[in-house]
Amino acid sequence: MSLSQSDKIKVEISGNTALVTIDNPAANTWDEESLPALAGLVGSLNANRDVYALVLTGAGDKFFSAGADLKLFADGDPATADRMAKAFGQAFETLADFRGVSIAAVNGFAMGGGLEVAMACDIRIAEEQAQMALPEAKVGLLPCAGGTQRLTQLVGLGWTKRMILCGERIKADRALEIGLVEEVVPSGTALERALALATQVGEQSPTSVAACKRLIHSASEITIAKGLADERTEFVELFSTEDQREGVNAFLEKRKAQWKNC
Ligand SMILES: C/C=C/C(=O)SCCNC(=O)CCNC(=O)[C@H](O)C(C)(C)COP(=O)(O)OP(=O)(O)OC[C@H]1O[C@@H](n2cnc3c(N)ncnc32)[C@H](O)[C@@H]1OP(=O)(O)O
Repeated sequence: MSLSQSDKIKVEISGNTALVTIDNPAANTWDEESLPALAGLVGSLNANRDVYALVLTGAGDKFFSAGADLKLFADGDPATADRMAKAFGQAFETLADFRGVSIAAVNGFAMGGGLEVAMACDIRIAEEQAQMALPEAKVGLLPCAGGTQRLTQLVGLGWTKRMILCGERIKADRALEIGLVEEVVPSGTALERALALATQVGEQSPTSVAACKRLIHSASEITIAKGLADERTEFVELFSTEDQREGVNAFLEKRKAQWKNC
């Protein structure tokens, strides 16, 4: 049985990497089928000890994702808004908490909830022709899938306000300059680059990676003193894992580590 509950979210597992594709024509939009499917899929991947990295991309060569399917909001139904807001939260927070490393291969327009899902990933690689925006206010909405929070964390207040309050759409080179993406690559190559980075992730201990991700994510919510204390605690806790012994001994024995993810 496929790990995905919907054809709109496709998954292929190869080695330690899950390639997840948003495939919802024409613009890879989010709806009440694709959002729960993404949440369910990431939940299953979390339970799979062999998957260390998740690469997310959009089907086709024009859209990574154009965000929420605006047809759903045409009749102004608050119940639909409530269900969609919750579905966005559930899906993108599950993705942000993925125990491995998530990499968005932004292969085209990333608009609204399309940019918000990329921001829920750990790393973003954009193709040179990609364009990004949080244009919700232009259509009487607001970014409710992490936009106001995650964009602020990534790029600071100035560009967050330009993008959300002025509806400014930016190109990949500007996104790189402000820290919204970590790398810009030629058209048609984001997926290849993201998969190469995912392979590099496979060389790290997945147990260390999961612990580091918890610490990094909590950094903006707690005092530095608490964060430093948590680092020391997590460091010592690694010594009750098999991967800690394997990692150090593999180095000393000059061989490649065989991770157990435990
Ligand atoms: C919490 C989250 C909230 C949200 O995410 S709200 C939604 C935020 N997103 C947007 O506002 C983006 C809307 N889309 C656009 O502005 C444009 O697209 C682009 C600038 C990205 C690309 O423009 P162009 O190259 O002219 O393509 P095209 O003809 O507009 O799009 C191709 C087909 O895709 C449909 N489409 C695009 N975005 C959406 C969408 N977000 N919801 C529903 N349909 C969408 C179009 O309508 C059209 O369809 P057809 O071929 O039948 O005319």
